[in-house]
Amino acid sequence: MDGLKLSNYKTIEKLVSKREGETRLGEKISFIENLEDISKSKAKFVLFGIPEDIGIRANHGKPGASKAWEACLNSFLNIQENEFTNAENIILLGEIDCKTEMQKAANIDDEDPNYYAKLGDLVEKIDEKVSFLVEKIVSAGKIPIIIGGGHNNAFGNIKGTSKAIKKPLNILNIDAHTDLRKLEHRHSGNGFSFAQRDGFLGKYAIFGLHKNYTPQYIFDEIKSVSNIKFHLFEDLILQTHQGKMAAFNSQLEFINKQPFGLELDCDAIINFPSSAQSPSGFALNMVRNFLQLTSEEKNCKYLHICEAAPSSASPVQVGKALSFFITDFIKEPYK
Ligand SMILES: N=CN[C@@H](CCC(=O)O)C(=O)O
Repeated sequence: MDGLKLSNYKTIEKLVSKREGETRLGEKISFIENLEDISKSKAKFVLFGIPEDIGIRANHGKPGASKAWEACLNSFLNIQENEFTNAENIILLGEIDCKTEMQKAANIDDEDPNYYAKLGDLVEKIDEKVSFLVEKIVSAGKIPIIIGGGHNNAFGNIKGTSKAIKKPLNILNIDAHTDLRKLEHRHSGNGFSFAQRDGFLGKYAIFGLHKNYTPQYIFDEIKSVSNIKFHLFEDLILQTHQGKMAAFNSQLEFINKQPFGLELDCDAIINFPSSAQSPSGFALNMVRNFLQLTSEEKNCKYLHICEAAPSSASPVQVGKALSFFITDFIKEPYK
């Protein structure tokens, strides 16, 4: 496939720190030589990255998410391979090639009156690559684990999965924002609006929405339709751990009778280095619980983790956090 850089052991070997007597996940993870071989693999999960932050810039946001995939890989490939991690159940596919779009984005003058629209055109190019790849993976009966990148990539994920299952896809989005902004140029704040417009989005559950960052026109919309259910973060603050889990469960139950995708925007996590970093949000371990709970769902078709921006903080911490999220989602039952 054009626009996809496949990984193999040679491309990642230098990232793996070997140690005698131990096996690192990077030493056992699976690869494929050709996209068409996906269905031949016994692995259930297919991991790939989208190293771009054009959609975030097109949404007036803080860049840096293009570095999340690299941070993730550096950490993920070095976790221990043991009875819990089960590396052979994961194909490390590679990354969407965003180099051309990233270079073109860097060459647009930010004084250009069409600066944001031009970034939006580049986002559309990435949308095409993402939706094509996700459709291929889901059609092969595998579960993509997608590391962004901006939340603009939700559109490609939803479109690709919806085309694979031939019906609108339900979504559970752990996020401080709805990303239901206006249908203007494409950006990280309107992926769900475009998915809805094009008939790819079924029921939409938003968990952890921040009152302060949701425009009134979006509240008016989400309160007036029956396919959207939201839980405000402010209503969860005083809840116990069990209360928050019960609230999350009620969101799951809203969407889990049909195939659904799980979206995690890292700006929902307190103080997490992300494009819209916030001093208020879910504890990281709480989010790990949400992922563990969702991993048991038979109808879950993909996981997308986005908007982590390691540039302004320790990439190691971000890489470790993303790795915890992935392993929580693919965990083997305790033996
Ligand atoms: N995906 C993020 N969407 C947010 C971004 C907010 C921000 O960058 O400050 C939104 O559009 O509201």
